Amino acid sequence: MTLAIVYHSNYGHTRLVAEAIFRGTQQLTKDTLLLSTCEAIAQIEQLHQADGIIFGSPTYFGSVSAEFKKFMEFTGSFWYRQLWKDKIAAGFTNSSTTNGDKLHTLIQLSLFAAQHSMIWVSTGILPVFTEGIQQTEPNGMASYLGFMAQSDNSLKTLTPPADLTTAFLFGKRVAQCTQQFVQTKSLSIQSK
Ligand SMILES: Cc1cc2nc3c(=O)[nH]c(=O)nc-3n(C[C@H](O)[C@H](O)[C@H](O)COP(=O)(O)O)c2cc1C
Repeated sequence: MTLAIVYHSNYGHTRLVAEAIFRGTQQLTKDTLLLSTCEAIAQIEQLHQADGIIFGSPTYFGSVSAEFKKFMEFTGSFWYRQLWKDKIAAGFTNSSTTNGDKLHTLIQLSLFAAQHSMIWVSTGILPVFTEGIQQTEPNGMASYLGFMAQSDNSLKTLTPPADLTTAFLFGKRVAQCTQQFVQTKSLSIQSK
């Protein structure tokens, strides 16, 4: 099973989140590529070979960053051939405020995956509902479509530890779902 994480990060915050997701996927596979959008464009063949792709962008003005959009539009060169059909997809975003319209970015990423006929994996981590500690527990922002992280630019740690834990769990979940999907596919090919 091979996975790829494609992210954009101008100032390094989203990269930290991508790295934690990368570590989570490594619980299931050593075959994960961590690629910036520029690297992904240069190595697009590797993405064609991957079983699953996790997309990540900071939220800028309530949407993906311009660089991430550039990557999205680059894929228009092969979209009509549907080369990514039935690959697993998932997405995450990071921004400096708690809400910051991050959901819109996740909707954009899931629509992008849908236009490529990919199979979208949700966050799959139930938040805790106890008052006062929700944000320090996994999936503290209670985001279900994809993973949301908050990077407070004034903090030295850049990203709260709880978000890095969630990122790790999210990466692991996407890897587990991809593995199950790949195994089922190969079993159904064998039984034909
Ligand atoms: C042009 C621009 C627009 C931004 N818009 C938003 C926004 O809509 N919501 C938000 O919460 N943060 C916003 N931010 C803050 C970034 O999301 C935040 O600094 C993030 O950590 C940057 O990620 P990066 O270091 O990976 O580039 C914006 C930052 C920039 C530079």
